[in-house]
Amino acid sequence: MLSVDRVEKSYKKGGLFSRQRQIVLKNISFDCQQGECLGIIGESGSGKSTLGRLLLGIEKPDHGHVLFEGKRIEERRARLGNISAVFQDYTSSINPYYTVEQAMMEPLRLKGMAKQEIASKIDLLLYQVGLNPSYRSKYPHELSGGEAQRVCIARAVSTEPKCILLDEAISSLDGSVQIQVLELLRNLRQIYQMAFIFITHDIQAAAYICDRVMIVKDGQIEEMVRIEQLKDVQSAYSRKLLQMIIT
Ligand SMILES: Nc1ncnc2c1ncn2[C@@H]1O[C@H](COP(=O)(O)OP(=O)(O)OP(=O)(O)O)[C@@H](O)[C@H]1O
Repeated sequence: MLSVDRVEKSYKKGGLFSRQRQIVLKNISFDCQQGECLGIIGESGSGKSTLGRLLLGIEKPDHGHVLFEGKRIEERRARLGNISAVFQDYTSSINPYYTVEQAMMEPLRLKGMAKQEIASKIDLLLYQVGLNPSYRSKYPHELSGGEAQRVCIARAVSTEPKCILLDEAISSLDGSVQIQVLELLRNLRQIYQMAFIFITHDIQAAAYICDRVMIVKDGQIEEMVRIEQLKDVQSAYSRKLLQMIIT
């Protein structure tokens, strides 16, 4: 479904006239299958979010390409309705002047859904993310972090894309809320059979939800491992990263 082939990315480094570049991603190749949950884990600065932006087609790689069902992800027709995203910063993900209902309507309207259909879909989505219908009229500032992130997840799921990219989507939430949201994501995946790309520095969260994890170090794939074999990772870096949950 999603195929990444020899992707490289660098950014300009230094002052305005500097010609130096910082290489952020090097020779990244992998596939994500339909319905799979693939974790991307690594330390801060290893290039996870940069890779996420390339997978969403927000930025272009310098070399290599990202294909969604054979089409380049930079093309609108490859992305439209196929891939959506949930980010860490839920507060800036929702327009502060929109009610929950208005925020959730947006993608459904763009998809061309009829007004009445939209209303019942919003009720269903709110129910699926554990919010009652009274939330329709609330503004983002009236929501807790967990509730706001549930709204973002409901919106991402609403058009039933084939893949959702979650970039540190639970990192800003309190511990118990993190578990609730992970549980929610697991349930939604079962309902909609969609693929998740789960970017995190939290290996425990990845182990909870992912089928496979890709361990990234300094912009390169260090190791790709199925979740059942997480304890058998080979490299010293991966072992260090995993130590915290193996104990
Ligand atoms: N738009 C940009 N312009 C210049 N440098 C960038 C840009 N985006 C990222 N970088 C650099 O690329 C490197 C990787 O950043 P990235 O955000 O992808 O890492 P990360 O693994 O997601 O880190 P974190 O877990 O802290 O979010 C960093 O050194 C960062 O400073």
